[in-house]
Order: sequence, then C-alpha cells, then structure tokens
Amino acid sequence: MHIVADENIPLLNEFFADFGEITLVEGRSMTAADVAEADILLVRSVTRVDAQLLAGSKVKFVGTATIGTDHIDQDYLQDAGIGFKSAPGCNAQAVVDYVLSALSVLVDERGIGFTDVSVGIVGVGSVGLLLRRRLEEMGVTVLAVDPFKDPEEVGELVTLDEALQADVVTLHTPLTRDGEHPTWHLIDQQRLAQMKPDASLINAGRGAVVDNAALLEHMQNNRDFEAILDVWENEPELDLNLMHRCLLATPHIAGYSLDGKMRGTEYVYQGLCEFFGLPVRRKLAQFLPEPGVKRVNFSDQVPVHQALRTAIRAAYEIRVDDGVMRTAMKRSDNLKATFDHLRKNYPLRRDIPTLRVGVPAKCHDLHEALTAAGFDVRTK
Ligand SMILES: NC(=O)C1=CN([C@@H]2O[C@H](COP(=O)(O)OP(=O)(O)OC[C@H]3O[C@@H](n4cnc5c(N)ncnc54)[C@H](O)[C@@H]3O)[C@@H](O)[C@H]2O)C=CC1
Ligand SMILES: O=C(O)C(=O)[C@H](O)COP(=O)(O)O
Repeated sequence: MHIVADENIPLLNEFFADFGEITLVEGRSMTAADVAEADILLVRSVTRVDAQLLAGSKVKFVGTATIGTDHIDQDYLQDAGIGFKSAPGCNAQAVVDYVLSALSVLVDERGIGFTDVSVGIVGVGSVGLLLRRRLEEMGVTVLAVDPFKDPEEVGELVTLDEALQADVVTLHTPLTRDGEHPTWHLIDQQRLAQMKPDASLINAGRGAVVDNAALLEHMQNNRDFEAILDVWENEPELDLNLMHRCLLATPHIAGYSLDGKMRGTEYVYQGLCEFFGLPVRRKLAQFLPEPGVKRVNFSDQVPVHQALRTAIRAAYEIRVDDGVMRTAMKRSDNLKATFDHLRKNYPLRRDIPTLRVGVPAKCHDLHEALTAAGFDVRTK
C-alpha cells in the first residue's frame, strides 16, 4: 500500500513501514496531486481534508494524529466510504501543562497563589476534565461549562454566563460552526464585556473560538485584562498588534509535548490496524526516550506555592516559548512561514507526569500539592 503522510508526524517509519511505502509531504500545502495514488492518508491539523483533496483518489483511510478534527470533512469521508481515525485525548496532558504554566505566570504577576484565583473552564472534554481534576485537587475553585456533558460524569456544571465571572477563563472546546451550541466566535465583544475588567483569557483550543479583533479592542479599552493565546484566528496568519498586547503568546504548541505528538501517531496506527483487521504490534513505550530532566528535589525549606511553580516550569516553561515567538516574529519578513517554522522546529518537551519530584517525608502538604498537579512524587 502507498501511504502519504504529513512530514511533521513523528515515528512514521516505526509505526507504519509494515503497511507499505511512505511519501512525506508538507502538510499545509498538500494537494490533490500529492494524494491521488495514496491508499492511506495521514495528516495533522494543517491539512484540509475534503472532496477537493480526495475526490478521484484511491484513498481508503484517513488518519489525523490530532485531537481537533475541524480540518476534516467527516461527512464527505463517510459518504465516500473512507475510513477515519483521529487521536482523541492524545495531547490533553500537554495542553493541561500549558495552562498550568500559564496560570503560574498569571498568579506570579499578581503576587498571589494558585488557590487565590477561580478558573472558568469552557469545554469539559479530554483537556477540560483533566484540567478540572488537577486544579480542584490543587485547591483551585473551578467554574466549568459544557452544554453537552452530564454533571454526573464531569462534576458540577454552571452556565457560560457564570463561568465568565471567573478570574481566569480557559477555552477547551472544538471549533464548530453549526449545531445547538456552535463555538465559532463564542467569545465575542459581548461575552468579553461580561468578564471581569481584570480577568484573564486563555485560548489553547482553536483560534476562531475567540473573535480576535474584538479581543484586541477589548484589551485596548481595559488595560488590566490579560490574554494568553496559543491559537489564532486565521493562523498561520497573525495580528501582530494582538500578539504584542497578549501577556503570553505562543505558536499553537500547547499540545506539542513529545509524549502527546507520539501518542497521536500511536492512536492513528491503532485505528489503521483496526480498519484493516490487522494485529497491533507496535506500542508507544517501545519508542519514547528517557526524559531529559528526570528529577527535581525540594528541601523542607520551600513554600508549597514556590515548589509548585518551580516544578511546573521545570516541566514546561511557557515564558520561553513566548520569548522565542516574539523574537522570531520581530525579525521575520514572512510571518506565516515563521509561525510554521517555530512549530516544525519545536524543542523537545515532556509531559508533567514524566518528571519525578523528590520531597522530604515530613512535607505532607508539598507531597499533596505536587501530586495534585500530576507529578510523579517520591519521598526522600
Ligand atoms: N492548542 C493545541 O495545541 C491543542 C488544541 N486542541 C483543541 O482543543 C479542543 C478540545 O480538546 P479536547 O478536550 O480533547 O476535546 P473533546 O472533544 O474531548 O472536548 C471538547 C468539549 O467541548 C465541549 N463543547 C462543545 N461545544 C461547546 C460549547 N459551545 N460550550 C462549551 N463546551 C462545548 C464538548 O461537549 C466536549 O466535552 C480540540 O477540539 C482542539 O481543537 C487540542 C489539542 C492541542
Ligand atoms: O491535537 C490538536 O488538535 C492540535 O491542535 C495539535 O496539537 C496541532 O498540531 P498540528 O497538527 O497542527 O501539528
């Protein structure tokens, strides 16, 4: 069989070489000519997969190594009898780590602790639910909203109006344009006006869930309002004025831990095996390397809040990604290419649970707080 795959999918040979020859293609510029002779198409979020790309091709199966599926015309795939598999939850942990790192910066900026803020979570799926569990175990007040979920399964839910009253609102919905509760421009001028004037908005979902022009205008009129954006309306195009006004800005890398990306490949491989009725022979654990940073130790002198933010930032330091993006954009004469270059050349990062943290046996509060945040805590 012939496989055409986005060149940015990791472990392609390790997982898929047994299926046939693999041709690598640049995902964003993939054309119908690239896929015409393919039996299997493997993509990431930057390839629009629809009739325009696939009509007349031999493609029997499409896999996307991503959580999001807004780039896939699933109705077309179904009508055309083409198999499909995405990677639900593959990088949820990485996005949670991103939000925890962002929160650590926000509370530092305000000279407060994690438990001094309330967090509104919009969308309580893989990412939102994991985030909710981590935050609540850390003692943070959460106001969660999800019109499609049952509180029996995801915990107490509030209305969007109520969630928007939180100190920090973080968005984890898919991008949808129709149905009962579409998310396109869910956060618009009116909703922004409902938020506290000194609130913070985090978007690590999809750019167009926020009306970016309205957000910039809102921030120009409310100097204490902060935004942390990983995703941008119309990316890889970017409104530089919006980026400059954001407290933290990153190039759609919230989910880019090595664990998350490789897990995405594994989930698609499993879907492909199922589709063709073949046994699953490969497992991610065969290929994941040892973490670069393996252990952080704390003494009994460190306050819990300080240990938490140090450990979170040892695992993932959002300010580095923010700095790299700002510098690259400043020097760039092609913003779209720079945005994609930053993503393609993203440095190695591991999920929080891969970091072992040593704490003295007598420090029960510290043990509890770090465990709540997801670390592999050991007493020493
Ligand atoms: N920045 C990044 O690198 C990444 C971004 N994402 C984005 O994050 C999104 C969420 O990821 P998951 O939690 O894994 O997806 P999921 O599908 O597990 O959960 C999404 C949740 O949003 C809810 N939802 C839908 N419409 C809503 C609305 N109008 N209001 C409130 N809730 C609504 C759904 O009911 C569902 O529970 C993905 O669709 C993807 O677009 C995902 C991974 C990485
Ligand atoms: O999984 C998702 O959904 C994401 O947003 C991915 O992290 C995006 O990564 P790319 O597919 O654009 O490389």
